[in-house]
Amino acid sequence: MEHPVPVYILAGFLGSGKTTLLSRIIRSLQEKGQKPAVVMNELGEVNLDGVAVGLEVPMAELLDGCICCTVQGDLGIAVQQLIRDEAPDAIFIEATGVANPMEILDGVTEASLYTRMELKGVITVADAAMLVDETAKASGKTYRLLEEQSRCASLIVLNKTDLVDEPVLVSLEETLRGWNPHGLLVRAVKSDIDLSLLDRLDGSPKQKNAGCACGEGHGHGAEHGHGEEHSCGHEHGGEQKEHGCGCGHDHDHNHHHDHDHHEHEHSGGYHHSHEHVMVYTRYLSGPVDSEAFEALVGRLPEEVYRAKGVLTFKDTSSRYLFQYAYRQADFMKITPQINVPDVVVFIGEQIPRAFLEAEMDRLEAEGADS
Ligand SMILES: Nc1nc2c(ncn2[C@@H]2O[C@H](COP(=O)(O)OP(=O)(O)OP(=O)(O)O)[C@@H](O)[C@H]2O)c(=O)[nH]1
Repeated sequence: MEHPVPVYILAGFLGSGKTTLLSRIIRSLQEKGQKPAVVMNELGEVNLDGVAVGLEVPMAELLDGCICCTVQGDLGIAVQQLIRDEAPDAIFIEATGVANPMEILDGVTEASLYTRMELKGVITVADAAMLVDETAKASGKTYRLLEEQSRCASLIVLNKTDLVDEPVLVSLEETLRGWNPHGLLVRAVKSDIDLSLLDRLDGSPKQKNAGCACGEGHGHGAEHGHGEEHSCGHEHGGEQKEHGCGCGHDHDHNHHHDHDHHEHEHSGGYHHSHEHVMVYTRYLSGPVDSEAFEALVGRLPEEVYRAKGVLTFKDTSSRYLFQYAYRQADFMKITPQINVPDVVVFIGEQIPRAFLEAEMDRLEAEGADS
């Protein structure tokens, strides 16, 4: 009988290193003669991670919505189509950095009802530097989301360890272990992990059903009381809903989501820690000055915790992939294989749109003057 296609979910906060990890995985599988496929999800209107991966790979894009809510229904269809059209050896779903993996499990497991595929697990990439700050605060939406993303991981990659000292890393590992005692935990720089770890993700019964390593062993048909918080920390609110993974979690899809092209506002729902995430997508009409752009990046307010884009700098006439994550900017010269416009996407909580608009207007005006 035909083997089911293994499916992996890549989770982790914005800018933690998911795409970096995905590129490594794809390269490694392709070197072995295998055919991986990818489902990319971006909050903005353009798929810049697809550019960052820069490899020939069958890819489905779910743009301008968060995979765990607005475009969740599309996820199952995207996976199904990839399997039908491309017959891949494995599928990797890269979620937006604000997605809750438990919600994505819904979409994936639903698809497994009508397609031969098997969810192998959730790989969560954690940004060590960011985790230091968030664990010091130990409260707030972002902190809770990081905790949830870690709890449900079958494999946690503690990434960007180059930015944090050893004693702090040890304490971060303790925190992660406290959140998730059963998942595998590895340290990494630039998401460089031993990729054979992926083969171990379906070994344990705890990871078998839902890819959730919270240790409760979510058997199919497991019963949890209403509104309770069981020991893995998942809240079970409202009416129980049996979803594909069989863990009995209520994923609370009754609340209303209101996404438009720039603002992503979510009302209600414990799981949705990204109520106030907003995205500002700015297309550029031409090349801009690199120094002026770098100065703009230096002025970005704290609320902007992630930005990325493709830009043409008039002083070099080259195109660059721009990345900004947790106050670190990075520029990589690129020659895109696919047609991408010059664009910058800013992501953050309650980001000042008018400020960004004015800054970008000025940048473009300067570009036009000279
Ligand atoms: N210093 C440092 N930077 C890293 C490391 N890993 C990744 N980065 C940089 O962090 C930035 C974000 O990396 P990505 O792999 O795009 O992160 P992501 O999680 O896919 O980001 P989103 O798609 O926005 O969610 C890039 O500039 C990377 O080069 C690391 O271990 N150390």
